[in-house]
Amino acid sequence: IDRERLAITKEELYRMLAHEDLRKAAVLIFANKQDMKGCMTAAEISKYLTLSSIKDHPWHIQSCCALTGEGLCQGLEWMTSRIGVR
Ligand SMILES: Nc1nc2c(ncn2[C@@H]2O[C@H](COP(=O)(O)OP(=O)(O)OP(=O)(O)O)[C@@H](O)[C@H]2O)c(=O)[nH]1
Repeated sequence: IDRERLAITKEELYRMLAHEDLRKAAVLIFANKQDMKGCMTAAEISKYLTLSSIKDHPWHIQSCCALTGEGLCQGLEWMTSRIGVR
């Protein structure tokens, strides 16, 4: 996530979560480009987006690198593990 765009990302995230149609949605956030020097870690992104304040949706943040595929399976595994939970 671009640092400059993180504020917009945050706004959009909470706008989406407030939408009635997404009442039962689980939220999976990929912290991509973890191979890049100076990238924000998943913990930093999580803190900025105040994910711990999200109580009405299950959420998960997964660090990943789309170029190598690292972390992608773990993220999707979390999502598939949610199926049938609600
Ligand atoms: N180093 C690195 N580059 C990546 C990774 N994921 C995507 N990219 C590169 O980032 C560029 C933008 O990718 P897009 O698929 O256009 O993504 P986007 O969301 O439209 O744009 P960005 O917000 O800039 O990522 C491409 O050149 C990708 O190859 C990653 O995990 N590591």
